[in-house]
Amino acid sequence: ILGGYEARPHLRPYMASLQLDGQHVCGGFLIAEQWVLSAAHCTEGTNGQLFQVLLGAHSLTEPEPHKRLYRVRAQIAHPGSNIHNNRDDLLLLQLEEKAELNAHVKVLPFQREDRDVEADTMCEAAGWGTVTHSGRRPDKLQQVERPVISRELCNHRTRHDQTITEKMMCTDSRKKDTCKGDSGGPLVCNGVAEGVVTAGSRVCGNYKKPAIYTRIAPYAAWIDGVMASAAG
Ligand SMILES: NCc1cccc(NC(=O)c2cccc3[nH]c(C(N)=O)cc23)c1
Repeated sequence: ILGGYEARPHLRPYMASLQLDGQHVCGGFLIAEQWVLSAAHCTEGTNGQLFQVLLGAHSLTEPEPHKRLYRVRAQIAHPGSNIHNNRDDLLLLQLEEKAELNAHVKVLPFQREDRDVEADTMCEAAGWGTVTHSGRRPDKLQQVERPVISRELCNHRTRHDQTITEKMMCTDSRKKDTCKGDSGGPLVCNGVAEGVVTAGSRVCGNYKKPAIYTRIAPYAAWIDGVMASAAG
């Protein structure tokens, strides 16, 4: 997160850190007791290695009550996701067991009504992604408030030039923005997860490249289907 600040500890008990060999790679969030939603691009370069999912954390390194690392039983990328574009950039992770829910570990509801969030709506992104252009990584969860911008503005030829589909949304990226390692985290508007951070053009903090999110509502049926088929 660029231009943000340290989150109030455990005020976002749905936040997950997707890790490989104890290293934070991407964000994610708890959508059900045994399921975390993140971004398919996060599996790039992991050559099929399964993540471990850290829940209940504020600091990535310090011991904290209710902080717990979960093994992953299955990782399901959306069938439409690919490395060449940002379409269908969603990843479902089934934990080896149901997460123990408590004050520090909670499920975040996601938007099921497929309607655009109005431009200028203030939303929040959080993550352990880089906090400087030089790539400094924070130990503690960061957050930033960003206004939604219209798809029309986001698709302007000087911005993302017609690549933003109706299954994506954008926020202003002037100075304050999501960045490397924030991918997979939720964009929360009025307490509901409306989007999932995607790296998009990978640029951070440049107003000419607004932040891109995969809207969740269009994928509610896919998400429900995967969770139902793996249940039991
Ligand atoms: N503000 C939009 C936004 C949101 C989330 C992430 C990012 N930027 C990256 O993720 C990124 C940036 C730079 C080099 C990178 N290399 C890789 C990689 N996977 O090798 C990713 C990146 C940008």
